[in-house]
Amino acid sequence: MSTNVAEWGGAKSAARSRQILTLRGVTLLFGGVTAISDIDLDVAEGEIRAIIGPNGAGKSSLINVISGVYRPDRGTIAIGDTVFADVPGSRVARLGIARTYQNLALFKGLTVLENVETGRAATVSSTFIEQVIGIGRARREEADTRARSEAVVDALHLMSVRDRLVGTLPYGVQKRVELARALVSEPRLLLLDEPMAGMTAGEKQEMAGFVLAARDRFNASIVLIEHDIGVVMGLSDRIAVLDYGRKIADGTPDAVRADQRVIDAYLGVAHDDDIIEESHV
Ligand SMILES: Nc1ncnc2c1ncn2[C@@H]1O[C@H](COP(=O)(O)OP(=O)(O)OP(=O)(O)O)[C@@H](O)[C@H]1O
Repeated sequence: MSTNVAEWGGAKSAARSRQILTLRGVTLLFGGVTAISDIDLDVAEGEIRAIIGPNGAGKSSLINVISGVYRPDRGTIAIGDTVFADVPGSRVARLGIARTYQNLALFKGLTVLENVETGRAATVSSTFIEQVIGIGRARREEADTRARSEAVVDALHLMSVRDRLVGTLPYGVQKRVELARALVSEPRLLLLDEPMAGMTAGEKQEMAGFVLAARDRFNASIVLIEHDIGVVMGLSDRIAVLDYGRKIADGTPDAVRADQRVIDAYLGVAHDDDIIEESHV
């Protein structure tokens, strides 16, 4: 279900039109578990926007709601000017959204280039028969897919492994292939779920450079989940902090770093609820 963001009205509508993503009051429940609760989140065009928080804080749930994997129980999600109660998963690519996954989701038996090419599947408009026969529109699209995939493979420094089977490559390189596959669809919004998980410090720095390139060379606005706070602080324009499904802080890296609620969440200071529970024991 979608409506137009203009229906929200008000003097700030011009500013809103520069928003690539706008969440209002988004809540997601799993039975008795509140995974995310009443979340507002704005992502401006060209922004690198991090979402951080301790384990189980709701970060992946949020990305899954934005990418249409989960239907929120309450709230709205606007992609550009179009407001959804739930983002239609089947239209996500056409809406200009691409994502990577916390656990690698690549075709291990295909080459790097072939994996990247699969990222353009949603943009192909030729019919199956045209593709089988290899005529006209299908042939043009195939050439276009190849050219764009090679350009992304080159930009992400994957040329030397472009014909290698993905399953034979080091983990850090596979994560980069996943980024390339997301980028080749030319998304306006790129969702990265822990793109640096399991990497060495050097690989993380390298990946941070490629995330910047995704924004600066490929014009993608970026929502990034990452556990390495040092990397996040250096890479992000703004950071939203989740804790127990709620947003407890949102601002520039410097503002978030100095926020007492964030410090408490990361140092594991007992929550009020915990204290009440303990006093019952
Ligand atoms: N499919 C599911 N079914 C039931 N509960 C779920 C499901 N997915 C997540 N949850 C619960 O929702 C809450 C938020 O989980 P989520 O995975 O979004 O957190 P996270 O911040 O991404 O954690 P992590 O950093 O460990 O990946 C947790 O309590 C989790 O147990």
